Amino acid sequence: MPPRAPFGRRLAAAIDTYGPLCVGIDPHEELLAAWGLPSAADGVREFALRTVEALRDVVGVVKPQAAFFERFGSPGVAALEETIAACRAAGLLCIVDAKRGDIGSTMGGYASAYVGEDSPLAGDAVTVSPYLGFGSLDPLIEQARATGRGVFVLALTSNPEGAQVQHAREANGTSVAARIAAEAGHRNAAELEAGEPLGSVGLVVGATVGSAPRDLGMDLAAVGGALLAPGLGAQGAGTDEIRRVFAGAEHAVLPSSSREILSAGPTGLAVVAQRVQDGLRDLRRSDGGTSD
Ligand SMILES: O=C(O)c1cc(=O)[nH]c(=O)n1[C@@H]1O[C@H](COP(=O)(O)O)[C@@H](O)[C@H]1O
Repeated sequence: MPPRAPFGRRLAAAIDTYGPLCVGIDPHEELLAAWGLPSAADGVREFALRTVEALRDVVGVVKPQAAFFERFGSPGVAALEETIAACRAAGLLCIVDAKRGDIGSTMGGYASAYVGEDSPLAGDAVTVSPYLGFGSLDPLIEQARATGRGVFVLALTSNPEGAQVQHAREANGTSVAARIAAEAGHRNAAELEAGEPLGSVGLVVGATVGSAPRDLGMDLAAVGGALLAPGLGAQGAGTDEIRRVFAGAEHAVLPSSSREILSAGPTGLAVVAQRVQDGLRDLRRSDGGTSD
């Protein structure tokens, strides 16, 4: 038995309780200044812990972006570890946005770091990059499943440069993005057959990608894992864009927003997050969803 319930089950329960919004914890330089915090490990630590505290009971999921912690070296990494622990204590699911990806044997090392049972850097899920081949991720995916954790695999990223790689097609005409979606779907099949609401292997599909999933032949509804959708807010996407990109798969979408919410400051961010959350509950209702 894994030490905790499977990630997909825990995520589905969090979405049912709070709604689908994930808030990114991205302590940008400008945001630290606007919050009156120093550009130092202590500043990002304070920023992240205040954000976690403010979001308790407003959202079910947060996503600290590792880069903004790592830039301060080991004290910054310690601040990330403290943030992960604070999420656990607050009952928030924590997706560590580290976007790791390497050859399979090295992925075993990343697995120990980000989904290892007792690792201080392990949240509830981690973002990974499949551009060394999807199979290279398997050591991490297997360990994540064994510890009740999840993985979000980049498929169609929110930035315009992503298309150069992700829209490319294999000799048989299959797009890279569709192949990644299909590979994730295979890895979720057993959990879904066992009755889990969502598999442990999610995808990252930007809320800004428009008709690309359809144009590229991706079957998002068949992935069976959650669809993390950054790009909401600061990158220009709103609920309408999400509705269009994820038509037919709305039940699995986890829209994510960082700067739009964090720029409201430590005392205002909960109100903004609640407003965004409320708009997204409507999205689920329009899909016949049950989250009330
Ligand atoms: O994996 C991610 O979270 C991610 C994937 C992607 O395609 N685009 C994307 O913006 N992100 C992350 O989502 C966050 C977006 O932040 P805002 O644009 O401030 O909402 C950043 O931490 C990005 O690194």
